[in-house]
This record gives sequence, C-alpha cells and structure tokens, in this order.
Amino acid sequence: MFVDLSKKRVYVVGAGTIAKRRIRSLCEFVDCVTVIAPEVNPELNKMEKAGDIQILRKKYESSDIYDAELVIAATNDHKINEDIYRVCRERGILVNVCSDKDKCDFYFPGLITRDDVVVGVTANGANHKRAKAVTEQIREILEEC
Ligand SMILES: C[C@@]1(CC(=O)O)c2cc3[nH]c(cc4nc(cc5[nH]c(cc(n2)[C@H]1CCC(=O)O)[C@@](C)(CC(=O)O)[C@@H]5CCC(=O)O)C(CC(=O)O)=C4CCC(=O)O)c(CCC(=O)O)c3CC(=O)O
Ligand SMILES: NC(=O)C1=CN([C@@H]2O[C@H](COP(=O)(O)OP(=O)(O)OC[C@H]3O[C@@H](n4cnc5c(N)ncnc54)[C@H](O)[C@@H]3O)[C@@H](O)[C@H]2O)C=CC1
Repeated sequence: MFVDLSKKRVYVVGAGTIAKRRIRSLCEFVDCVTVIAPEVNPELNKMEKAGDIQILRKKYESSDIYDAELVIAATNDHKINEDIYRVCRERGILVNVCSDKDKCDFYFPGLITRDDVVVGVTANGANHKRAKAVTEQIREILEEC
C-alpha cells in the first residue's frame, strides 16, 4: 500500500544518525516533518534552513506529539522510545521505534526512487542487512532502466 503522506503530520523524536537517515527519506514524501531533539545533527540544521523540516530544540514531552498522525521514535534513550510507543498506542498514532522491531506499526524500508518509480524493500523486520543488500542490487538495476 503506497499511502499519500504529503499532508500528514509526521514527527521524528531524536535528531542523530538514525533519525537523519529516516528524515532524509521521509522528506521525499512529506511536505513538512517536525523533529524534536535537544541535540541536532548538522545536516538537519541545513534542511531546516531550506524549509524542509521544522525543529523543536527540546527534550521530548508527550504533549509535543498530541496531533501527530505518524511518529518515529529515534532517540538513543530506550526508555524515552518506549514512552513514545506507549503514548502513540494509547492515542492510535502509527509509530516506529527504531531500537525495537517489536514496537513498530510499520517498518522502515530500504528506498530506491528513480523518476516516478519508487521501490521499498523490507525483510519483514527479520534482517536489516539483507534489506540493505537487496536495496543496493535493485538500485543498480534501476540505474540501467
Ligand atoms: C526492523 C527495522 C525496524 C525499523 O527501524 O523500521 C530495523 C531495526 C533495526 N535495525 C538495526 C540496525 C541497523 N539498521 C541499519 C540499516 C537499515 N535498517 C532498516 C530498516 C529496519 N531496521 C527495519 C526493518 C528491517 C527489515 O526489513 O528486516 C533500513 C532497511 C531502512 C532505514 O533504516 O533507512 C536500513 C538499510 C537500508 C539502507 O541503508 O538503504 C543499519 C545500518 C547499516 O546496515 O548500514 C544498522 C546498524 C548496523 C549494525 O550495527 O549492524 C537495529 C539494531 C539496533 C541496536 O542494536 O541498537 C534494529 C532494531 C531491531 O532489530 O530490533
Ligand atoms: N533501526 C535502525 O536502523 C537502527 C537503530 N538503532 C537504534 O537507534 C537509536 C538511535 O541511534 P543514533 O541515531 O545512532 O543515536 P545518536 O546518539 O546519534 O542520536 C540520539 C538523538 O536522540 C536525541 N535525544 C536523546 N534524548 C532525547 C529526549 N529525551 N528527547 C528528544 N530527543 C532526545 C539526541 O538529542 C540525539 O539527537 C539507538 O537506540 C539504537 O539502538 C541503531 C542503529 C540502526
């Protein structure tokens, strides 16, 4: 199912290495992603200046995500990630916890985009290394199409 995410209220909690990768991918499909974190990867500061994302430079509080429709919990504090999961579950918000595959309503795919074609690759949460390897193989094939 390819869902139109362009107008969805998407929040990413955390702004480090993993969040940065996810935010880059999300920005291809979402008009404005909101990021919440006290420490922010420099690449994300540039994306904020370009108007691609909005950053709340603070520690997460549950009230920050009151109107969210989709949330990525990507802090390096597993207790915070678990709290985000609990809050999202209570409110019926779709959530992905990057530190625990059992706390994901959806997995993040390996992504290949070429012109109008979008390919998402998952190994059903069982093997992120294989998802990455297959993503790279498909990317090479699409470069020739
Ligand atoms: C289940 C899933 C849930 C979700 O997060 O959505 C998940 C979970 C976890 N990943 C972990 C580690 C890493 N994941 C990556 C990379 C990718 N991970 C991705 C997806 C997913 N990862 C979801 C579905 C997976 C599937 O389909 O089977 C990709 C496809 C998409 C993306 O992330 O953008 C992207 C590759 C594509 C690309 O690069 O193009 C790397 C970097 C690397 O491999 O280079 C490392 C560090 C490597 C290392 O250290 O070995 C850990 C352990 C964390 C810990 O131990 O703390 C967990 C937690 C757990 O398994 O419970
Ligand atoms: N799913 C995946 O592909 C992978 C997941 N992981 C997991 O991802 C998590 C994050 O890893 P990295 O991005 O490497 O960490 P990092 O150290 O680069 O970044 C952590 C971020 O979390 C933020 N943060 C910490 N406490 C916060 C709070 N209370 N409120 C808001 N933001 C807060 C920090 O400000 C920082 O921006 C780890 O728990 C790790 O287990 C790690 C590798 C791959």
